Amino acid sequence: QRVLRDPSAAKDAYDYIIAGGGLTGLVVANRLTEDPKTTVLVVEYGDLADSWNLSIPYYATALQDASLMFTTPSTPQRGLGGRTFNLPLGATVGGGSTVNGMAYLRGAKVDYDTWEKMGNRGWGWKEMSKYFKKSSTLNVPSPEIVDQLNYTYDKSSFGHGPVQALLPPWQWPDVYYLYKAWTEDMGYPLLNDSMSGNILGAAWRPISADGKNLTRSSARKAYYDPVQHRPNLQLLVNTYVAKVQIPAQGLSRAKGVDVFSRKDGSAKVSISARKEVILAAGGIHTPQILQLSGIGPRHLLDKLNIPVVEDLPGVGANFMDHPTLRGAQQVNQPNPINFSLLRNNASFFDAAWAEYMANRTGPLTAAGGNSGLTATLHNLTTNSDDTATNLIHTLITPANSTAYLPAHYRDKPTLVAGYAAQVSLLTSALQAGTNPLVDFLWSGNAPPGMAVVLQKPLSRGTVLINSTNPHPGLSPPLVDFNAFAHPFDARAMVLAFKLLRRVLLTSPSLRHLGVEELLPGEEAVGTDEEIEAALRGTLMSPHNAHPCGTAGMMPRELGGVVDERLKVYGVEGLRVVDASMLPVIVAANLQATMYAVAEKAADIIRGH
Ligand SMILES: Cc1cc2nc3c(=O)[nH]c(=O)nc-3n(C[C@H](O)[C@H](O)[C@H](O)COP(=O)(O)OP(=O)(O)OC[C@H]3O[C@@H](n4cnc5c(N)ncnc54)[C@H](O)[C@@H]3O)c2cc1C
Repeated sequence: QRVLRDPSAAKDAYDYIIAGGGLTGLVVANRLTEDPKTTVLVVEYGDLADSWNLSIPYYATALQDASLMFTTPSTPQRGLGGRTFNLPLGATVGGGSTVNGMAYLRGAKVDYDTWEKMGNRGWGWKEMSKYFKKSSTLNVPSPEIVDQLNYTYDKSSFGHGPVQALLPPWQWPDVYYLYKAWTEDMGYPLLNDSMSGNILGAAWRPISADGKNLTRSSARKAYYDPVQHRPNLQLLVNTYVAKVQIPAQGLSRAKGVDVFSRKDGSAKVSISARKEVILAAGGIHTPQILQLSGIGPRHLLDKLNIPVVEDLPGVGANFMDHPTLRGAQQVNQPNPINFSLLRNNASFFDAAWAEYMANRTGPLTAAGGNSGLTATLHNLTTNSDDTATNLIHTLITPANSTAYLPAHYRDKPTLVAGYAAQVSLLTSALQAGTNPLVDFLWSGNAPPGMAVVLQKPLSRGTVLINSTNPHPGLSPPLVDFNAFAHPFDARAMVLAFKLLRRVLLTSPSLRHLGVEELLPGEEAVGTDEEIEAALRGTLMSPHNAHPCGTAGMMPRELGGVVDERLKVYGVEGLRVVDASMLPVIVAANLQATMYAVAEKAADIIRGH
C-alpha cells in the first residue's frame, strides 16, 4: 500500500520519517527514495485532494476550500492597531504548493549571499542558483503568443526540473498600462529576466503551472505523483506528528515520531526512524513540534512542564513574513476587458471556461498576475530631506533595532546577537542600494489587483506554544508577527505607499482609468503620519502567507536552531527542511526558494 489512512497500518520502522507532506517534504521524499534501498514514510496532516479549484490557474487567486487549509489566528498586533489576522496555510498533500497563488519568484543574489554571510557555507547565490535550475523548467507559449504578449525571459535561468514555471498565454490589457506607467512614465528599468539574481526593476514573472495542460504544478504533481509507485515510499495521510521521540537517557538522538490520526480520540502510534527524522511541517508547525519535543526555549518548556531535551531559544523566534498592503485605490473608468469580468459577468466566465476546457487558452490560464517591480530604498526616497542615508542613520542601527524585538528575546543574548548580525547585513545592502526592499505587484485589474509587499522587514515575531495539545489544527501555537514594531518598516511602507499613489494618480498611461484613492484618501490625508496611521489601522496585513525563520539556519551563538547541514543543534538524527530554516526572509514569494532549499537538503542528506 502506497497511501495509508490509518497510522496503525504504518510499519514499525523506516529509514527516514518526514513530518509534513507539503512542498519541501515531498521534494525530499522523492530524492531520498531514488535509492531503492532507502525507505521513507511521509506523515501528512491533510489528505490527497484534486479539484478544478486546485488546478486551474484562475482559482489560485481565491482562497481554497477551508478543509484544505489551516487558518491560524494571530495574536492582536500592536503595530497594526490591535487587529488580529488569520494566517492561511496548506493542510493537504503538497502543502502550500497545492493551494497557493502560483506566483513563481526567486529572491535576489544578495538575499542568498546574506544567508551565507550569516555563517552558512554553500548557501549563497552561486550554489542556490544550481538548485533553482535543478528544481524547475520554464514553459513559454508559442513564438506568436510570446510576440503578441510582449514577453521577455531567459530560458537559461532554468533547467529541466520537475516544477513547471509558465508564462501564461493570456494577459489583461491593464497589465500593459501598468508596465508603461512604471517603466516609461516613471523610468524604472524593465528587466529581461528576474530569475537570475537581479530582481531590481519590473519584469514578467512565471506562474507555477504546467505548459502541457495549463494546470497547477505543485510539489504533489511535480515530485510525488511521478514516484508514488515506489515500493520504498509510503505516505500516511490524515495523521499528524505530535512529537519527536528522544529517549531521556544518553546522547540526545531522534528515534522516531509519535503520531495521531486526525480523527478525534485516536490512540498514539509510535514509528521508528532508523536514520533520521526530517521536520517539514512548515514555518508555524515545525517550531510547534520541536517545542512539544522538548527542543526550544527553556523558560517556555518549563512553564508547560515539558522536559527539556535541548535549550534552544531560537525555536519559534526570528519569525518573519511579508507585510502586505492592498486595496487603497480603485478605478472609476475600468477598462471594459478586465479581470473582474470573471467574477461579475456570467457569460464572460462561461465563454472563458469553455475556451479553457477546449483549448487550454484564455483568461483562466492566468493566475492572480505575473507582473511586478522590485524597488530599493533609494527608489522610494525622492526628496532631499528624506534620503536613504538619512533614514538609515536615524532609524536603523543594530543597537537601537534590538529595542523593537519581542519580549521573548529578553535575556537571550544569542538571539539578540543573531538579529544584530542580520540588521548589520541588511543595512549594508540598503545603503548600497542592493536591498530589494519593496515589491509592487499588478494583475488584470488596476488598481484593486495591486499589492505592495515589504520584502525585507526588520521586525521579528514569535511562534510559541501555549498548550501541550499537539493537534496542529485545533491547538495551533501563538502566532505573533510583531509586524511594524520596527519603525523603519512603517517608514518604508509609507514611502512605498506614496510612490504607488504617485504612479496610479499621476501617470499619463493610467489617466484614462480614473484612479481614485479610497483610503486614506488623498485630500483628507496629507502628512506621512496620517498615511502611517491608515496603514497601521486599516490597510496593512502582517503577512503574505509566507511564515518562516522559526528554526533559523545560523550558528548557535547567533540564536540558530539548525546548522548549515540543517541538523538541529544538540540532537542527533533530526533535521529541519522547510520554511522555518530561512535565516532571513528573501525578497520573493517563498515557493521557488523552498523547492531549491529542499533539493539542496536532499543532496546534503544523501552526502552528494
Ligand atoms: C494561501 C497561500 C498563498 C500563497 N501564495 C504563494 C505564491 O503565490 N507564490 C509562492 O511562491 N508562495 C506562496 N505561498 C507560500 C508557499 O506556498 C509556502 O511558502 C511553501 O509552501 C512553504 O513550504 P513548506 O514545505 O515550508 O510548508 P508547507 O508547504 O506549508 O508544508 C507543510 C505541510 O506540513 C503539514 N503539517 C503541518 N503540521 C503537521 C504535523 N504536525 N504533522 C504532519 N503534517 C503536518 C501541512 O499540512 C503541510 O502539508 C502561499 C501560501 C499560501 C498558504
